Amino acid sequence: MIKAGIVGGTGYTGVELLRILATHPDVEVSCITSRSEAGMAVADMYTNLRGYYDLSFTEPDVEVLAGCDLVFFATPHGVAMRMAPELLARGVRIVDLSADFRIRDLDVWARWYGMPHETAEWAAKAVYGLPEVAREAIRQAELVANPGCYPTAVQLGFLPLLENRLVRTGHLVADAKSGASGAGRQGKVGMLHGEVGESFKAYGASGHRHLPEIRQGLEQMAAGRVGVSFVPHLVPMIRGIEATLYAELNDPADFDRLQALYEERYRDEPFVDVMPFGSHPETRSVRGENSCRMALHRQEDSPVVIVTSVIDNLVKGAAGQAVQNMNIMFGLDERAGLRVPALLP
Ligand SMILES: NC(=O)C1=CN([C@@H]2O[C@H](COP(=O)(O)OP(=O)(O)OC[C@H]3O[C@@H](n4cnc5c(N)ncnc54)[C@H](OP(=O)(O)O)[C@@H]3O)[C@@H](O)[C@H]2O)C=CC1
Ligand SMILES: CC(=O)N[C@@H](CCC(=O)OP(=O)(O)O)C(=O)O
Repeated sequence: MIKAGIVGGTGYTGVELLRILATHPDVEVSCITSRSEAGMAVADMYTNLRGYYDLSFTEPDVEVLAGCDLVFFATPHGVAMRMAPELLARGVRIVDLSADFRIRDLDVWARWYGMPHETAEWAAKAVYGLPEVAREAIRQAELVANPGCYPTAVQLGFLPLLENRLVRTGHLVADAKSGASGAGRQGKVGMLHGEVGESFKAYGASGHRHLPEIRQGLEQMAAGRVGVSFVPHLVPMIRGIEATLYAELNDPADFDRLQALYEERYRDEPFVDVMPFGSHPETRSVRGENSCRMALHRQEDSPVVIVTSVIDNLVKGAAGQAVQNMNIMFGLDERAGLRVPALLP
């Protein structure tokens, strides 16, 4: 059995890791941390986990975490970059769900995250863990930077277009919406039901921290400069991200082969589902599931291809993708622990 630790076990992504790992055949969670709830039994705090874990939250302690084979960081930005190096030096592999190791250019990272980066060495060694793009590198990685939630939905939607150089890359558009769990579990007035319910708004329209992450990924796919406008929105639901993506084809005649191209690109991907042309994937179809479900659209004879892409922000956008990365790192069946269909209705 692989011994896993979770730093930040009381947050939404931490408890989602626990939910997924509860039935994973090859993993035992041996350590889970919370500073505020140290001493409390996991099953007392999260009653859905009663009967699955005989484990209590503990203060984060490197000595204890060093006994794990792999540690997940489900912590706010800035925590993993300080704690991970010592664990890595002691041979523990890491999947970081925060953004600490996602951005290659550390000046860009410091600008968007408002603090200097503290470990250039590990930032350079980290592998950006989007399995559909970097599976081989993830296999060997000591440190995986788990992609952000919006960046996962956006990058997977654009990937076949960019890899095949089919679209103009000067001005892609990503119009994305998220449920409130994307903001985490800490109390914030803007996330109260009374503020989010019966309302809908854009935020971060003049620049969200996921913009440089999305641009970095798209530029790698396109092997060149990419311009992208990304605007997130907050919708009155708990889980889910929907991204509607727009790109202009270099040659509109390529429309005829796009559906087949997407189906072929993702045919062997266990967690990407290309729906029939013109379908409208819904967030509820991936609720609790580690999938990105997408569909292609065209309006009359426009040269613009529209891709609609949905994920569960806590699963394919965070904890599920983190477990997928762990499975790849340890040579397990990539689907282990993740073969759970979405909750409907
Ligand atoms: N929510 C989402 O949809 C997604 C979140 N993420 C990222 O995953 C990470 C976790 O997110 P989420 O679960 O929503 O966050 P939460 O705010 O819900 O939880 C954060 C967790 O980290 C712990 N923590 C906070 N500060 C520290 C610290 N200094 N040292 C150790 N532990 C600490 C908290 O427990 P305690 O304070 O008791 O120690 C808590 O358990 C974030 O970086 C987030 O951006 C990524 C993709 C999607
Ligand atoms: C609704 C909401 O607030 N969403 C969060 C994004 C989710 C998240 O935690 O971002 P990472 O994937 O980078 O960790 C936000 O806009 O900051």
